[in-house]
Amino acid sequence: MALRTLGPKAAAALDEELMSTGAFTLSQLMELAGLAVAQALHTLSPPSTTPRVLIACGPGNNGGDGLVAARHLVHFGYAPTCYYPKQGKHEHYSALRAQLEQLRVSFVQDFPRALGEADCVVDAIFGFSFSGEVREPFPAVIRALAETKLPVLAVDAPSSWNIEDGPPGEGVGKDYQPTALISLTAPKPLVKFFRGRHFVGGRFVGKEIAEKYGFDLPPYKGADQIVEIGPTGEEL
Ligand SMILES: NC(=O)C1=CN([C@@H]2O[C@H](COP(=O)(O)OP(=O)(O)OC[C@H]3O[C@@H](n4cnc5c(N)ncnc54)[C@H](O)[C@@H]3O)[C@@H](O)[C@H]2O)[C@H](O)CC1
Ligand SMILES: [K+]
Repeated sequence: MALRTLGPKAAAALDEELMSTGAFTLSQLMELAGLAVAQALHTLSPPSTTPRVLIACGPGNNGGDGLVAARHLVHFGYAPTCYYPKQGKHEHYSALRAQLEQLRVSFVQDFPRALGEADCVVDAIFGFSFSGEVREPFPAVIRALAETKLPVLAVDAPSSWNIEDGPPGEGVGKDYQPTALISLTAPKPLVKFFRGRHFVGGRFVGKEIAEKYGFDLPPYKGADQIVEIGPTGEEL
């Protein structure tokens, strides 16, 4: 039986609950999410074969997950580069950026050039709060991700896809199918349109919360932060 999915409204409400009655801070959740992203990339595309990882970060928390992942990836033996053209206002983002700068991670402006010098890519542009058509400066970035032959790991959603309805019928993102997806907390409805390798991560909710929000906890093993699941929700 496939894992039940979490729609965009429920995902935002769950986030809100975790950070109010749940007593979590955003940094704690993002740290666990970013660690799971880094582990998924390590499974998909290890640093021995693909050391140069380009991390495309958007302005919201999906981008924040990308910045956290970049820090863990340094410690896992990768040489990350970040493309982060629209930094969010929250001081949290400047702290994450400063941590990366101290690790000598470079922040680049020219996405096509950076892609040409990378071995693999993390798409941390938009997650469950994306809606409408992709606005500047991201259309060219999404088009480049759709065309690249490099392995691409999308965080929570392939950026530009509608969270409920999947890839847009036309325009930017129409032909975008990343190599892999890591769903955070639970898969979003768009997974039914996704054909690559699928991981679930973000191991921070218990059974009671999962039941309340109507999704399933994936079959995590031991101390792993991620689990790769097949089309029927089973561990691979
Ligand atoms: N509970 C969890 O699983 C956690 C998940 N996390 C990650 O957070 C994102 C959701 O973050 P949020 O800040 O709500 O939004 P996004 O990052 O998806 O995007 C918002 C950002 O993007 C801009 N935007 C929206 N639509 C467009 C558009 N059409 N064109 C251009 N820009 C757009 C918007 O203005 C905002 O600036 C979730 O997916 C996870 O990845 C957390 O880390 C914590 C726990
Ligand atoms: K994404």
